[in-house]
Amino acid sequence: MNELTFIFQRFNWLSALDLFLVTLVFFGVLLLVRDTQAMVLLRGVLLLVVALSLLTSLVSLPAFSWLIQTIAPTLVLAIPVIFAPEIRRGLERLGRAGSPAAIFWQQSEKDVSTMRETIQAVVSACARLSARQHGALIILQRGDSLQEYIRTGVRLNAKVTPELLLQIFYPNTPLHDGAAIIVRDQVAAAACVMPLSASGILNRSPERQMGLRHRAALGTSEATDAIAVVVSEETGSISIAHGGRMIRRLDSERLENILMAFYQPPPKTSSLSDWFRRNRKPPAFREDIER
Ligand SMILES: Nc1ncnc2c1ncn2[C@@H]1O[C@H](COP(=O)(O)OP(=O)(O)OP(=O)(O)O)[C@@H](O)[C@H]1O
Repeated sequence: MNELTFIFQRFNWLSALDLFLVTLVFFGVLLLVRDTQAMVLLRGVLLLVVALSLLTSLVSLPAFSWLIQTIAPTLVLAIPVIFAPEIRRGLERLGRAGSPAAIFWQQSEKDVSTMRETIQAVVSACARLSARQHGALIILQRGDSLQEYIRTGVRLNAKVTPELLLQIFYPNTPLHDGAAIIVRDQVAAAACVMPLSASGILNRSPERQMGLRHRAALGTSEATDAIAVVVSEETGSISIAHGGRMIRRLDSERLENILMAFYQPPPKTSSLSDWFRRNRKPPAFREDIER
C-alpha cells in the first residue's frame, strides 16, 4: 500500500506520456501481428515466459534460474529473426501508409460510382471466366500503392471492361500468366508477379488443391490492403482474398456484394472509433473465412 502511494505521489504528466508511449508500442505490435500466425507464436512465448517466471520465483532452483537468465537475452535477439516476415510487412505497410494514394484514397462519391462500374465489369468477367474455366488473378488496388508489382508486368492503362479481362486471361496468350492489377477504373498492368503467401492457410484447406495462383492472391492480401479475386483454372470456382483471409466458392452475386462492401462511401467524420470500424472486415466476410 505504501509503495502504491509512493508511486502515485511521483506520478506526473511525464509518467503519463511514458506510459502512453509504452502502450502505443504494444498496441502497434499487436495490430501488426493480429490475425497472423505470429499471434499464435506470441501467445506461446508469453505463456512460456509466465510459466518460467512463476517457476523460478516460487521455487528455489538456482541452476535452472541461471540457465533461464542466460538464455533470455538470446531469445530477445531471436524475436526479430522469428518475426522477420511480419516486421517486414508491417514496415512496408507503414511506408505505404504515407503515400498520397493512401491519403486521398476513395474520398468522393464520384470515386465510389467509378468503383461500382469497375466492380460490375470484374464480376461479369469472373462469371464468364469461371464458366469457361479460364484461370485468372485480378488485384484491385485500394489505399496501398501497388506500383512495385505493376512494374513487374506489362503496362496497359486501359479502361476495365469484361472483354478486356477475358482477353487478358485467355489461355496461352502472352498476358494470361500472372495478375492483372486494377487501379480505379483502369487495368494498370497485366502479367504481374505478386508476392506468394508464406502462411500455411492454403496447405490446411480441406481440398489442398490450391497452388500458386491462390497463394499469390493470399500473399497480396497479406502484404497490402488490396483485394484479390481468383478464378480457378481447375474448378472454375471464384475466390476472394483480403487481409490474409480467403473466401471460396463464390457466386457472382456474393462476389459483387463483398466487393461493394469494400467501397462504401467513407464516413463524414473521422474519429478513432471510425478508423476501427473502417478497418474491420465487412459482415459478409466473417462467416466463412478460411483460416
Ligand atoms: N507470384 C505470382 N503472381 C501472379 N500470378 C502467379 C504467381 N505465381 C503463379 N501465378 C499464376 O498461377 C498460375 C499457376 O497456377 P496454379 O495451377 O499453380 O495455381 P492454382 O492456385 O492451383 O490455380 P488453378 O486452380 O487455377 O489451377 C501461373 O500460370 C500463373 O499465371
